[in-house]
Amino acid sequence: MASFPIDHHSIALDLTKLNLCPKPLPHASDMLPFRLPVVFPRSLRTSSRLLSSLGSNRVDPNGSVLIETTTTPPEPSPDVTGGVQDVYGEDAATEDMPITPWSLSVASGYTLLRDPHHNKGLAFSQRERDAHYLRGLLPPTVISQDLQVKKMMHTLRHYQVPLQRYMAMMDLQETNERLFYKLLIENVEELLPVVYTPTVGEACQKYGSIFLRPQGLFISLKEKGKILEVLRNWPEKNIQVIVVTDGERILGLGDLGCQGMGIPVGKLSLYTALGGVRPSACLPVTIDVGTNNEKLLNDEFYIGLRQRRATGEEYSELMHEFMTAVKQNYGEKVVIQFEDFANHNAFDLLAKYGTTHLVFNDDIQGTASVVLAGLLAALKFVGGSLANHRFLFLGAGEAGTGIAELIALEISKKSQIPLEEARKNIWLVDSKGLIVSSRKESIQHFKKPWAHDHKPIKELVDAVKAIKPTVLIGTSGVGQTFTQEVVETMAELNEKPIILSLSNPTSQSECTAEQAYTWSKGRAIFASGSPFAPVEYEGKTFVPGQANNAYIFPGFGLGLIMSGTIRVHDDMLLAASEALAEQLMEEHYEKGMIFPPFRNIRKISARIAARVAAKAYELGLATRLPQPKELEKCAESSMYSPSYHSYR
Ligand SMILES: NC(=O)C1=CN([C@@H]2O[C@H](COP(=O)(O)OP(=O)(O)OC[C@H]3O[C@@H](n4cnc5c(N)ncnc54)[C@H](OP(=O)(O)O)[C@@H]3O)[C@@H](O)[C@H]2O)C=CC1
Ligand SMILES: CC(=O)C(=O)O
Ligand SMILES: [Mg+2]
Repeated sequence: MASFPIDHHSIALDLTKLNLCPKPLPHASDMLPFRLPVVFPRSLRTSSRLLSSLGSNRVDPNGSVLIETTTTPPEPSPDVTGGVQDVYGEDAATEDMPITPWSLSVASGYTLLRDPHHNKGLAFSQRERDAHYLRGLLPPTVISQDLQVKKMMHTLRHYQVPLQRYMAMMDLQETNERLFYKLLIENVEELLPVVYTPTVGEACQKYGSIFLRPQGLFISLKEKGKILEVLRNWPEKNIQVIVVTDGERILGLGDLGCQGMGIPVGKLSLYTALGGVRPSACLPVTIDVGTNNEKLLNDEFYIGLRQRRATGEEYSELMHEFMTAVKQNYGEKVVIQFEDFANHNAFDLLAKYGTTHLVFNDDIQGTASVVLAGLLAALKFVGGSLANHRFLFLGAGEAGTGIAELIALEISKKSQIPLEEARKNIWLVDSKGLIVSSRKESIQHFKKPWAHDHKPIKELVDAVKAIKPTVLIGTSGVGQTFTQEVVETMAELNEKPIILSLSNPTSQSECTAEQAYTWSKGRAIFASGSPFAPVEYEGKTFVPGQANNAYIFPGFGLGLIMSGTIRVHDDMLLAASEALAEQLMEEHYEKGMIFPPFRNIRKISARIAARVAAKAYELGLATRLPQPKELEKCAESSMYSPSYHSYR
């Protein structure tokens, strides 16, 4: 048996990923002397003729091509240089002669150690080390995945700087994916603030400086006309969820351009850890049309296009090409989650593609669903129904108007009153003051339904005094805007004021948990977008909830996927809210919580997924037929497990 050089292409072929070989072949381990992990040109990826052209129709359990031949290696030809046959004339090539930069490595297991999907580090057993050519590439000890988790947590806890933890987690994600997810799933409350808000915000701000390895797919104006090709460069083919941003409104940190990539990457790691969607089915995308952030434009480490943002037709055409290419490449049932677009694009994109694609805007819809859930749960403290309450928002953008609309829809449905009527108890303040009818002509379309009759008011505190809300919600992206006077006024007006500071990251929170509890003398029902630690006030411990769309989108997306739904419907958002609110137990209420702890999030997500799927079937939007009988069990059993597999 001998190996022979492959014709003219070099191939790093993972057939399992290409779906040519969905399952490991039986008896593959004793087949072969050679595995060829290779860099594989796209032009050849889709062809099963490839194998025969390589002189092989067999693959090993990892999906590498196995070449088996009894052919005698060719005799060295006369053009041997340096004692090695120069098959491709590379050695003989002069500087001006182009050559193919291919590399071919005989199976050594080295590539396996560097493949994040299959790497197990020190957890490779002795048998696996023999079978997969790893002997000598690892120190002798063999440890369990549990011990690896323990060790990694120990390391992470030693880092004082949150960004170091973030970088260590990203490094792990890129070197040992299963260990990354096991760590995240088993330590979700501790690690969520690392891979998600608030640390991901700082990471995006400094993305260029901390950039080591690219994550996700970058689609810039330079790729115009070639987006389908770019999608095909992504190694995974069975994509079920895409989170896409254009980086213009990253959390409450503004325009971070291409560096917003941290957000789709972070959101998708939650899709897997919290919602159980396979990592290989998740695709993070950043659309780079430039940035208007001068600091980034002048930052030598900035990784994006160094130009001001494209707008108008140029922007729309790129987005349209992307949306069309996604559907063409992945079909109609891929969930496209819009994330952190500025509101002047977000509402239009949702409206434009809502009828042709399975799109979901997390900031508008996911946030609405999570907040509605919190409010339904809070009724336990304050009594009555939502229709009895009066709502005031600071911030009338995506989050603010999205939440307002879903609350109105819920009230309208439950109280059987017209939507316009339900909206009347909901008021919003933007950067210019209370939204009132005299401003109607000059405000953006998404604010118009909230322009009620009232005299203009500039300051939030005056709006609180005039409107007398029972619920105050911050979605302004501006920190410390719920001043002591605002919170005290809420506490004067209400026995149990509901105060939600939703803006992220922590620096942008409208007030802290401590401020909310102290200024309201322990009476506030409080939750925030980014996490705050429990607060002791006059001998009592208050546990603030995290009102973040992370409770909703992973389960929501899973529900869409498992039912094969083709369009998102508002009733699915309401179903998700109810499913989340139901999971508040007496023990949570006793601590003042209106959201269940994240440690049970997989169970919570399965319940949300089941309700969303059930609603999709009810609405006739599901395509996976027949409908599974027990949707919640179906959701649970379909969830990705990060435990290692054992290799033949
Ligand atoms: N907890 C969660 O799950 C989520 C939290 N968020 C957070 O919410 C914040 C806002 O996001 P989003 O709605 O998408 O952003 P938008 O830009 O769409 O909206 C921001 C709104 O805040 C208003 N605003 C800005 N500054 C002030 C101010 N000083 N006083 C009063 N109003 C002000 C703006 O006014 P104007 O219209 O006049 O410019 C605008 O109406 C962000 O920090 C984001 O991180 C968002 C989604 C989910
Ligand atoms: C949580 C989130 O989606 C945001 O702050 O934008
Ligand atoms: Mg967001």
